[in-house]
Amino acid sequence: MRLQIALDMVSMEEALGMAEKIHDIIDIVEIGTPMIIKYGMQPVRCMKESFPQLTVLADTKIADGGEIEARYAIEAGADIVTVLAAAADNTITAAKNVVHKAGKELYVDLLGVPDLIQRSKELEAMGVDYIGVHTAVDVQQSGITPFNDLKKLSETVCNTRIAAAGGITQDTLPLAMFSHPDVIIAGGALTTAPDLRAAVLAFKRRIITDQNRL
Ligand SMILES: O=C(CO)[C@H](O)[C@H](O)COP(=O)(O)O
Repeated sequence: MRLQIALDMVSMEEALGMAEKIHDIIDIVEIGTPMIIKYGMQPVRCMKESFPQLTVLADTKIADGGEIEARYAIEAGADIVTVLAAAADNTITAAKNVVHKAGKELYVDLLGVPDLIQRSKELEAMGVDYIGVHTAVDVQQSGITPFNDLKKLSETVCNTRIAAAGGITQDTLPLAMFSHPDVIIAGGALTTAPDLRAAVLAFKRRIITDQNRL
């Protein structure tokens, strides 16, 4: 299982400073949607140039214009590009074609999709690389978590890597482990920690402990 850190509410300088502290212990660094809205593709470009060995995910959450928007992210150096599952099949396929042509990967975010099971089957048939469940930040405040959706997703797809995001902390992590996700995404739980490196190491230790227990 890989750990992805989501850098959402930070400046470009803070993002690079954070990566400097943890680039050797993190699997994937996500340039979050708020950063992309604020700075465009510049943080993706800077992150990849500064840490070429790091897998950089551009959380573009593409909803339309799959070909052009995925191309912008790929040209900036993204290794993984995200598209919304709620987008049209044409959009997802167009993004997938651009990303795969460059030898990179497409992540589809199930955010807001009512029939997760049906849509996941369709996405798997489309040949995307990752499907992720996601409890939106604005919904997390109501106490909702992504773990039930993750269980459903794990029971639905067989040949596509699965991921979970949305307020995951070191304490709630065991609830995800039963579903054996390929990627766990954590944002605020890590980026607001007083000691980022210690928090990432503790998170990783927790993953290993829980994996060994299962
Ligand atoms: O994509 C996102 C918001 O749309 C976040 O990056 C994702 O939810 C992870 O952050 P957090 O752990 O703080 O919820």
